[in-house]
Amino acid sequence: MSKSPEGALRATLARVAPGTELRDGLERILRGRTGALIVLGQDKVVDSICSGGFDINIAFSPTRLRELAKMDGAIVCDRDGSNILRAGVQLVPDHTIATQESGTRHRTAERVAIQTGFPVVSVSQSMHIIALYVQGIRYLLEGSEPVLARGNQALATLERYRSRLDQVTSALSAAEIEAVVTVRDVAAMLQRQEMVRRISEEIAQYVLELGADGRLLALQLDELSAGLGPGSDLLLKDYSNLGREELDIEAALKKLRALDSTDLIDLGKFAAILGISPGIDSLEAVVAPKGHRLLAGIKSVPRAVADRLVNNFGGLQRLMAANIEDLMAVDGIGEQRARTVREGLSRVAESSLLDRFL
Ligand SMILES: Nc1ncnc2c1ncn2[C@@H]1O[C@H](COP(=O)(O)OP(=O)(O)OP(=O)(O)O)[C@@H](O)[C@H]1O
Repeated sequence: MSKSPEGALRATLARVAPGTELRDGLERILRGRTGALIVLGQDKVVDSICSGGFDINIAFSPTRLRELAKMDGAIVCDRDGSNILRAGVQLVPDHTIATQESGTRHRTAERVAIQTGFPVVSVSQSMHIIALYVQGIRYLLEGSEPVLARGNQALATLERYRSRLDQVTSALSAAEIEAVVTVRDVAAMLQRQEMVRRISEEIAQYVLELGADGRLLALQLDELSAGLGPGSDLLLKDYSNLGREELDIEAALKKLRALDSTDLIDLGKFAAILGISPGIDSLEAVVAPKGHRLLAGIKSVPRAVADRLVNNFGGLQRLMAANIEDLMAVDGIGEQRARTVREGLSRVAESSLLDRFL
């Protein structure tokens, strides 16, 4: 099981989303006012902590799950949830595994999930809730309405963030063409890209959780994500030489993902990721891009060719000044491709300047 806990949670959310047979079964148990303890997977570790009960090995169906949940004990399903393997089982997980839960059903669920690595679902009879236990995470399943409400709110935020990102993107492109980019412009774009990425990821999780009820939200998310352009990796690559040492792009992306919500509104944190020391180096310093991001905007230029162009010309300004012959001097660039690059760059230049002045 190589998935991160968050990845495993997302996969489990998809398995129990509205519209799935498993969710139907869980809802029936909830409506029937009984409880349940269900392990979603079986292997030697699961077998070793199962005591009593009986092997049943039948195809999964919501009504069977509901009927079996009326009995005391836990239910074990196979990994993909297509069969119910055992029922009426007493689970005896390692009691030294720390748990925050109080009731025995929930304590058991949390420990079994940690010990086996398989997701465990508990339906609480007294609290009338469905909880997922995935590795160390506890996640309460809600009905679709509150999740949809949060999803729609997040969608409105994404719309605002997206429009701001579009503004800073065209401002940066125009500044790159005119060679007047400041550290502030780059940090602002990095910040806006990260804000859009985070809220999009949040909505994607709601979509997963909503299953069949999330279709509209998914369509709207797709629409608002269309034409987003190159990601933060290319922006970082463009400005990887601002600090004292060449930036390690993977490490910088990790730092970006690790920023907390208060860091997210501090431009200095983004400048620091670029290798700039806020307070020592000026955010107003003029810097030059290598050209990766704008080259990525020219559809027919593959990444490897773009890298070669950047390496040869050493920066966007020299690339913009290159004529067809200069471009053809680069290894692997024939006349056709040289023209595509030349025309592509001219188009990018014209459209960014138009965006700026219209
Ligand atoms: N270790 C276990 N293995 C299998 N089933 C268990 C285990 N612990 C509890 N259960 C099941 O959970 C039921 C409820 O137990 P208990 O009331 O102690 O837990 P609880 O956490 O308070 O549950 P609820 O929130 O549903 O009221 C038991 O009757 C049994 O069916």
